[in-house]
Amino acid sequence: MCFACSPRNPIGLHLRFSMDGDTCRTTFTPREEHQGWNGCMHGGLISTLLDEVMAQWLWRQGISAMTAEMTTRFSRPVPIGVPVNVESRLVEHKGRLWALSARVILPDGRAAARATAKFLTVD
Ligand SMILES: CCCCCCCCCCCC(=O)SCCNC(=O)CCNC(=O)[C@H](O)C(C)(C)COP(=O)(O)OP(=O)(O)OC[C@H]1O[C@@H](n2cnc3c(N)ncnc32)[C@H](O)[C@@H]1OP(=O)(O)O
Repeated sequence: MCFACSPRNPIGLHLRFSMDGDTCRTTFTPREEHQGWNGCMHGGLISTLLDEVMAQWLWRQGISAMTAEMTTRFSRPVPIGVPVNVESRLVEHKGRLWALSARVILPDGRAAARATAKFLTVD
């Protein structure tokens, strides 16, 4: 019952994903219970959006992989009640190691957060 994507998780984010060419996408509107700093989405949950959209890129290609490393840059606050687009792309693949990047994009097109991550395939 994934916290990020399961429709059955009562406290989950209920994210739904789609592939658009080589990009995996989702949207999310943070609510008050997702706050960290007043009026802004919690950074840990922003990281969850980024982690999940990269993991889903892999899962949608039939690749079972877990996050081994992730770096996030928070550039702008994500306001509560404002819908954001979240997208990921493959950067590099070598053996079991997959490098991806992701962004959280505000309605005006500016990136609020960016991440890069390494995933390792698992059996
Ligand atoms: C239905 C739809 C559902 C869709 C469901 C979608 C769910 C998505 C969930 C979101 C994604 C997550 O949050 S996943 C949850 C968060 N992540 C985790 O809990 C992962 C915890 N870590 C682990 O379990 C493990 O460390 C693994 C599996 C990642 C790797 O362990 P391992 O398989 O034993 O591999 P290991 O020997 O350590 O490493 C293999 C090789 O990779 C190298 N290596 C290891 N880490 C790195 C690294 N960060 N950067 C470079 N290289 C690395 C090692 O040096 C080694 O090189 P060499 O010696 O071979 O040269």
